[in-house]
Amino acid sequence: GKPSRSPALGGGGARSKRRRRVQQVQRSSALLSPAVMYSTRKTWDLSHSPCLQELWKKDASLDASSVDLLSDGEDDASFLSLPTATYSQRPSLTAELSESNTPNQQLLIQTLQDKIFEFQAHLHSQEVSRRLLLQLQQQCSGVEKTSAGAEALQPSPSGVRSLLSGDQTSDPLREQLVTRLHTKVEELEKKVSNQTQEVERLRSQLGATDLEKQLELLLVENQRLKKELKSCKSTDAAAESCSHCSHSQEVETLRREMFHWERQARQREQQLAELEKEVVEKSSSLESLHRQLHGTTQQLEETRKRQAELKLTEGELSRHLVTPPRAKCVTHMVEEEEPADAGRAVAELQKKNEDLLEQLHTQKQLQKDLQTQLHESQRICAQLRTQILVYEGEMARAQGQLEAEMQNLEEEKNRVIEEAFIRAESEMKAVHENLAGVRLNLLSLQPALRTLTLDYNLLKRQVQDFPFMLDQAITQAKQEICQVISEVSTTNQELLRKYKREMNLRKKCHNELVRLRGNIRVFCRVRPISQEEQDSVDARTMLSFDSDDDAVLYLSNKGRVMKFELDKVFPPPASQEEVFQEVQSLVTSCIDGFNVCIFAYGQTGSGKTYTMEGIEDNPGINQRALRLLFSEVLEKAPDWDYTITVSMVEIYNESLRNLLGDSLSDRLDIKMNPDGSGQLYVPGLTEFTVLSPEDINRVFELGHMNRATACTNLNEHSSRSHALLIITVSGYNTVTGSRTQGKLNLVDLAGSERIAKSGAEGNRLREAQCINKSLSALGDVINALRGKHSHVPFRNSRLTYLLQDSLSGDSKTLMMVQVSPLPANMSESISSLKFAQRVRSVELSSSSSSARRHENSSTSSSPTHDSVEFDSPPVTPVPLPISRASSAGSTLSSTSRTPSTSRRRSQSQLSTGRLKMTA
Ligand SMILES: Nc1ncnc2c1ncn2[C@@H]1O[C@H](COP(=O)(O)OP(=O)(O)OP(=O)(O)O)[C@@H](O)[C@H]1O
Repeated sequence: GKPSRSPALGGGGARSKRRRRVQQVQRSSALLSPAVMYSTRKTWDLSHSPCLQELWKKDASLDASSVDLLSDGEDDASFLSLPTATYSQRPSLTAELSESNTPNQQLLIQTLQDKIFEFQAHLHSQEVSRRLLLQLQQQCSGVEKTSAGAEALQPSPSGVRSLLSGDQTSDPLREQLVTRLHTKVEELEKKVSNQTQEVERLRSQLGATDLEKQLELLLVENQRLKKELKSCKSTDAAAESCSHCSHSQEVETLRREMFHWERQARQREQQLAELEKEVVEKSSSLESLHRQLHGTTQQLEETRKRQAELKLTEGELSRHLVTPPRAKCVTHMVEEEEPADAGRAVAELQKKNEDLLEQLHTQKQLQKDLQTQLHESQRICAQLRTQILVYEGEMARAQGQLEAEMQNLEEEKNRVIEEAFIRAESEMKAVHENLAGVRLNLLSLQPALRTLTLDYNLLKRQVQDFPFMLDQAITQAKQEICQVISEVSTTNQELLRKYKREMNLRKKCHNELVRLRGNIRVFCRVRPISQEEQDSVDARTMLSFDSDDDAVLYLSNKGRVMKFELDKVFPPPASQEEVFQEVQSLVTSCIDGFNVCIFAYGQTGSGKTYTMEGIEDNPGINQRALRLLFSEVLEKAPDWDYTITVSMVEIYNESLRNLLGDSLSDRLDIKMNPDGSGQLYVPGLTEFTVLSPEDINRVFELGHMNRATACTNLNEHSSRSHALLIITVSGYNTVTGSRTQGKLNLVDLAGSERIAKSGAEGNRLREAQCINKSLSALGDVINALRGKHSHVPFRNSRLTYLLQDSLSGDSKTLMMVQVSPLPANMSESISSLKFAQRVRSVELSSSSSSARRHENSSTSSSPTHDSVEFDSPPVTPVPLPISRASSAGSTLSSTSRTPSTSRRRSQSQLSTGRLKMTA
């Protein structure tokens, strides 16, 4: 309980011993690694750490110099921010306590502070030990890397052991050192566990106010360490990105170890917090004890004062008791002197004496009580002192443990810092290596960069020049395009000119060909003998053919063979298609603006309708011609825009019927066009504009239906009437603007049998007369044309009048003479063939134009019949030409062509009432 017994940290013996030990460890580590990282920074010098128990024993006093023991220069102070202020506060705190507390209490507090200090020192030493261990691990890992990589890199102590076991032969000294270090580590671990247990124990016993401050400091330090850890983690995370880093495993192990130590540190923190709480409680109990002691001491002082007073009072009383004779003497004297008052005075004195005796009794009683209290206080004081001594001992122990714990924590903190530093150094090294690599790359990239820069500048210039170049190129391209366009235009014009010339040439050639062939061509088709005819009548064929010449037909009649030379002879097996093949050139010439007439001539039942109309599944010339026109027109599009119109007319008994009209009873008439053009037209004639092959079918159906409803027997009616399909093809050249118009007249003539043979009467006779009239008129017209007569009797029949345009000029005429092979029809067949032969020798000539003009000048619209003999055979036999060559020659010699312009003018004289209908 003496102030002089205050323990101090200035004990040099323990300090020097610890310093020697730490220096020894440092020397060992320096031995292991000559180029240790400590060359770059100072580390903790634990030689200043005091051993508090020794200090306690040596009763060393705390002086100012001991405060600096934990700080080893500026660097360490800055490196480890554990403030020296904590220690520097100790003297003043002790001084304050020493002023207000009893020496025992001061001693107790001092002991606790010392224990805390020792705990911190212990933490520090633990930190240093861990740092040394870390160094060893690093060295071992370095050795592992160089030893052919036999074992995995393990920075843990076990890894160190395994490494050292493989390196024993090379360095015994190192082995000893490592063994020592292992022992040291184990000792430290044991120490840590002991300290932990001790701290646990102290937690329930001790408390100190300074511990709070220490704890705060430790908390601050811990926070700082956490920050460093975080920064290290972030650095580690950055380093993790480098997957090929050889230290990744080591870093991972270190990280795990760091987490372990962090967890331990947190546990220690909790322990410290609990200890702090207990210290606070103990402090409060101490204070209450202090107050209690103080009160007891004051009571003691008062008791002593009262004892002294009591003693004085007793002395006085004893004196008073000793001096009664004097009082009596006084009383006597008083009585003697003043006998009246003396008795009163004595009474007073006696009363006073009694009071004093009473007071004395009270004081004695009080003295007894106080003595009892004093004894009690002394007893309590002794108890308290004993308790304080016990507490002091416990606190000393706890403080020592706390200090050891704090030292451990300090060491651990330093170790963690050192680890972070080592890691940072290794990372720095890696970064430097990377930097060197990057520099090398930069050096290698510089030429490429220069090249790229040059390229970039070049490209930049090109880009800058590009708009100008583009403008130039566009201008040049425009000029070239304009030039090409002008050239193309010129070429086009030239081509167009050539095209026109070629077209004209083609037409001329075609005309020449037609002229050479003859404008009137005559084909003959022999129908086959039907199955019924073969069964019922004489089915012998009277006709024969020349296999070498398809233009010759032989007819044997009564032992005499007649030879007929025509343009083409189709034997019975000839198909519709074969027939049309020979016809289609005439059909297409219609597109070029020629007027064409195709007649089917022959006796009843010779196959005229079959050839022209055909049957449903095997159409004749009419349908095929229209389909061909469509396909040709489509081929010429879009340069040519064609319109195809169709009209169907029936001539029965010299009357015209509109087969596509609504009313068949209306009779049509052929009139001169009132516009003064001199052209003929048929008012009320229906024209259908056909736009597709389907329209053709509809037109034929309509015409056929109208024709059938107009008669009771269609076969008979068709034999006695002419059926005309008039197809007009109007073309417009969208390029040249030229126009053409051609007309194709497809005529299925009535039967040509002679009236005498038919034996008709009445209406039938009238029908036959009309038929004969028209056929005779046709023969006369053709004859006149052949003979180049100045007068061509077109008006002698409605048929020739209607076909005037298509029979004159450079029009083309095809006469398809149909014959029956049966002997029964021999006479008619001969008649028909003779007619065909005669027609074939006729050549259309320009001379007809004058005649046509002459006829057109006539105002009469009805045909004349002056050249028709009704009772004569329909066809006047004419001398047959010897050969086609002679005929052609005569044609050549006698032909003078009508210019195409005049032909154009003569076209379409047959105009209609402009009733255009679209089917
Ligand atoms: N080349 C042919 N092949 C097969 N059959 C044919 C051929 N020519 C005509 N016929 C057949 O002969 C018959 C009479 O033919 P078609 O009616 O065409 O004669 P036509 O001369 O038109 O008679 P009409 O003057 O009475 O109209 C029909 O049954 C027809 O099918």
